[in-house]
Amino acid sequence: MKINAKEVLSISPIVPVIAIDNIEDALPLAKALQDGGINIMEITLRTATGLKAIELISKQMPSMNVGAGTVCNKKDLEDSISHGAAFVFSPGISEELIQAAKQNDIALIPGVCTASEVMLAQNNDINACKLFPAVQVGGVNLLKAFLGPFAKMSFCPTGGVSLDNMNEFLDLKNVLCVGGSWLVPKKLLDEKNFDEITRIAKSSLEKINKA
Ligand SMILES: O=C(O)C(=O)C[C@H](O)[C@H](O)COP(=O)(O)O
Repeated sequence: MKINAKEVLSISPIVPVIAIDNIEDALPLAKALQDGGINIMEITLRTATGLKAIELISKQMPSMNVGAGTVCNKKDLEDSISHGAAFVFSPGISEELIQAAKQNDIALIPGVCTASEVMLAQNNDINACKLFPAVQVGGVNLLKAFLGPFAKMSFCPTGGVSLDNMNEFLDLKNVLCVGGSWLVPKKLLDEKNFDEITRIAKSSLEKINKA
């Protein structure tokens, strides 16, 4: 494995979760994020353009770390790899995905929200998970509770995370980064307002507590 789950979550304190509709937006978006200091993209397979965008950015901008999101089964995972994804995020966890990630030797960051799911990840040598949907399943208090039994597990809370609450998560010992869609609002993509996306990325990074 070139990069493991924990290393993926250590690339950037903020991971933009992206749904992209137009392939011509892929490279300008990657550049806008990079100009704003963000060098990781989770491009979801929710749109038909997702895989093509992963392929284009991974080929044309090797300095950007591009992975797939909303990877729900073996086919999604293998399609992501064949289109150049360096890692895959899932909203959930399953034996099918775990085995597919092992067979294909790629970092899987599964989504978990219960102790049993964290155990399934941990017992399969997965060292970092997404907490999804973070705020809805208990947020900061749930992650504090996981610190007891699962002290070594790291998390990327995603779902309901915003500029207003990201520092509460980032201050936790078991949180390496947060994920969210706020960095790339659909409206700005539709308007092709890439300067504003750069500004949001910069100002989000500046708001992180440095304590
Ligand atoms: O599709 C996936 O793989 C997901 O994990 C879901 C996304 O991460 C969340 O939908 C983002 O949540 P918001 O930042 O609250 O919009």
